[in-house]
Amino acid sequence: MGSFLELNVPIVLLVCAGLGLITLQLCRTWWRLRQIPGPLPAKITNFQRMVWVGTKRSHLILQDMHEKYGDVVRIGPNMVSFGNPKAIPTVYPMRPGFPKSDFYVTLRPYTRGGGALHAIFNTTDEKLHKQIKNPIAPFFSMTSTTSYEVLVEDVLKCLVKQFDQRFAGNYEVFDLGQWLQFFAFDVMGTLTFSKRYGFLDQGRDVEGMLGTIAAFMRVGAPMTQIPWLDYALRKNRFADFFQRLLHQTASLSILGFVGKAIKEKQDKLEKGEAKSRDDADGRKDFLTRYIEVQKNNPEIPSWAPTAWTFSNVIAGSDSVGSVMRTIMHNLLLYPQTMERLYDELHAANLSRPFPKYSEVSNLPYLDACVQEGSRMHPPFALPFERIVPEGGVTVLGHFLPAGTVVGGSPYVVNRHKPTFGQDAEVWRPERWLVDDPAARKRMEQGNLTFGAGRRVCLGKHVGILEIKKIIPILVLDYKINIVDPEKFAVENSWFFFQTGLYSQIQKRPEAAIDNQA
Ligand code: HEM
Repeated sequence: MGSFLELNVPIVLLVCAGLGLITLQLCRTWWRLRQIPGPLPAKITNFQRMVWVGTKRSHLILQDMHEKYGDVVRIGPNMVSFGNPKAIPTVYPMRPGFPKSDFYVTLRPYTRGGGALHAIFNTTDEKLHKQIKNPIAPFFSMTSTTSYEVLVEDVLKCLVKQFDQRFAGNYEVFDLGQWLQFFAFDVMGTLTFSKRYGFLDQGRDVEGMLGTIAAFMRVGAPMTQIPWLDYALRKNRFADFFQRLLHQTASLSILGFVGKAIKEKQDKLEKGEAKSRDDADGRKDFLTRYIEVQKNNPEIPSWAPTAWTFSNVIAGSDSVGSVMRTIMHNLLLYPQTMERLYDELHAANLSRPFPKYSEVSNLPYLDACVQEGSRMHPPFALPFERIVPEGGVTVLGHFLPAGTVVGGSPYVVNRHKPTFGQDAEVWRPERWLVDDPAARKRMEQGNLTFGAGRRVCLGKHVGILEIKKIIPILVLDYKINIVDPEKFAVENSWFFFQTGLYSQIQKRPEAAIDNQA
């Protein structure tokens, strides 16, 4: 025995030293934010929150954490989550200097030649963000947005035609949620490239693009919690080679689609075809504008039109479809709200067949439904992470040193009861119709669905235009009933997916008369 110990003394010492170092490191990790409450494993490793995201129900886990530990919770060694909207102006200011964390690096598609592609929403470099956002920001202003209305109507026509031909006369059960997603994607295709992807025309996920985006998010979501894993497992030459072999390059197929569309558009512009069409009826799509901006400004990098277009496709399609689905799902579950909306729309004497945006944009109950839909089911549902700048910052009474990552999940923040009411879990558009303007403003500013501050959603007006264009048509023209409501399911993979909104529709008899008028 003695001789065994003697022989292995160096090994035993080495093991003890190793364990000592690991313990010391864990203590140092824990010590840094020791004053912030949270579950113990999360204080020493990010694997805990990665597992939470892997369950696809991390919004509920995070909500439980906030109920247990309070408004500010430590959910990683260096990551703090807040659940009270009062923290929004501090964490998401308008000024620069509170950059996005490496969470967003994982959302960049990998390209063989140029590494990961920066886009407006996923770049963490504030200088680059300014450089690529400023030239195109005017295309997303409220005034520019209304010029896209006619393009949205083209797609609405297609949707109505498909609904009438396929479902309205025969009680067929179909997934309304999926069709709303088809609509949102075809609108974004039309606004961006002047052409529908064909989801509505064909009634299916053409070229598997929707599945591809879902796959990109499903694999990427857990990695957002440990970004170096994303680099190690996915975004390097070696991993890229194997992913190509296994055909697991979701982001690449989206980029491939975008690249093809840009090439086609450039060819058309060179031949003067696209230009004459734009000039003829004022239907200038985003891509034409992007190419023009880049051409007229040599300081803008040549990859910018690809990045801008990628942003539209990724940030502006699923998100809009998701809010449309939430609104329709809840209107169907709570028929008294559907009736109230129908009455408001019916009484508003709207233009037919498609009400003008100017007629519906300020209808109080429609607006309340849009606010409530975006509040209840934010399409992006993990904390929007930011890095605390030099000097540190105090969030809801807790001091966070420089370098700490902090963020709020819109799912949790949007259910803050003191702000939104004790029934914040429930669909109640009426909460937005309060007489007290200060209370309404508090809720609007507390709704984190579109983000906030410097990096707030650029396409918010476009998204709301689309939603307020389609909901009146669905409500006024069709009687819809939900089938097997228990089959409706949600899945949080950063994109907050929903499936199974099975429905039957009938054309309302009065709709046909209205439409002829
Ligand atoms: C209901 C629909 C939408 C929702 C809920 C939504 C939500 C968001 C959120 C939460 C962010 C910020 C994320 C963060 O801080 O990490 C964002 C950013 C962005 N969104 Fe949207 N979005 C919607 C529609 C759109 C549309 C239609 C477009 C394009 C046409 C778009 C383009 C963008 C862009 C470019 C950014 C990056 C802004 C920046 O970093 O400066 N979004 N969106």
